Amino acid sequence: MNSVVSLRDVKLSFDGAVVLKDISIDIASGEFVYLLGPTGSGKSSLLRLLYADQKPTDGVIKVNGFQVDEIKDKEVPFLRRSLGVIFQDFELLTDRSVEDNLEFVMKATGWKSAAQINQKIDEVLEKVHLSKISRQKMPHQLSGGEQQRVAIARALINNPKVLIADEPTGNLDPKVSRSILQLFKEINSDGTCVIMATHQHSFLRLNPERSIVFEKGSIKDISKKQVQQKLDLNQA
Ligand SMILES: Nc1ncnc2c1ncn2[C@@H]1O[C@H](COP(=O)(O)OP(=O)(O)OP(=O)(O)O)[C@@H](O)[C@H]1O
Repeated sequence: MNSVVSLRDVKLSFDGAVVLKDISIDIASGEFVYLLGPTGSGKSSLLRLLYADQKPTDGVIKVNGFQVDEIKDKEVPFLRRSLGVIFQDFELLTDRSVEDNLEFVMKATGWKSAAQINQKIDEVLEKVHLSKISRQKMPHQLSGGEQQRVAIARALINNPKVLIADEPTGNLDPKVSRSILQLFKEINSDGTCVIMATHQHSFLRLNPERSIVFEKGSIKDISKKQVQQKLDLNQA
């Protein structure tokens, strides 16, 4: 398997409280994977391990060729550049326009040419279906769905192999949530691996994909085929 993410016997505890016990997962390039499970079951913690925001208590974690469990501080920006990370609350810079939010990340990651920056901003806004929006708008002038699209555009800037989304529709109404799911499907069909933690089980019917279900520190890994079979049985 051509894994972009690989975890071997990963453990995570906080002050003796076990959050993840002996988790082993492989995720292939281009896969779409949901992380499901009750609140507090460890989904966000697992995602934080992947982008080196949290060190495991034990185990081996490899992401895009980086050995994340042993990563040095100076390597972390390079790991993060190979990923796109999207959160529930969008995390846009509220005092900067759409354009400045995107440009800020580009300059921080080494983009210099104004013409190339301009072209890339057009490209990512088009990908998230916001090409008609004024680039000068401030985040508060956008709907929640539009803000999340800008955040996704920002995550796409450096052509990540893996998009990590932690409850990306948690603050959006059902209709907008479905349109954001559709956008993730489109991005995934271009070959980008998507790993999404969500409480929205209705997504499985709209977009049946492999699901890793967290419960009491352990996981149940349900293949896309098994997810589809389960849906077919429920429909019968
Ligand atoms: N830095 C930390 N220090 C102490 N405990 C933590 C820390 N981070 C997470 N935890 C604990 O780990 C457990 C798992 O939390 P996590 O946020 O990963 O769950 P989750 O499945 O993402 O929940 P939700 O669906 O509500 O987002 C919780 O009990 C939480 O309190």
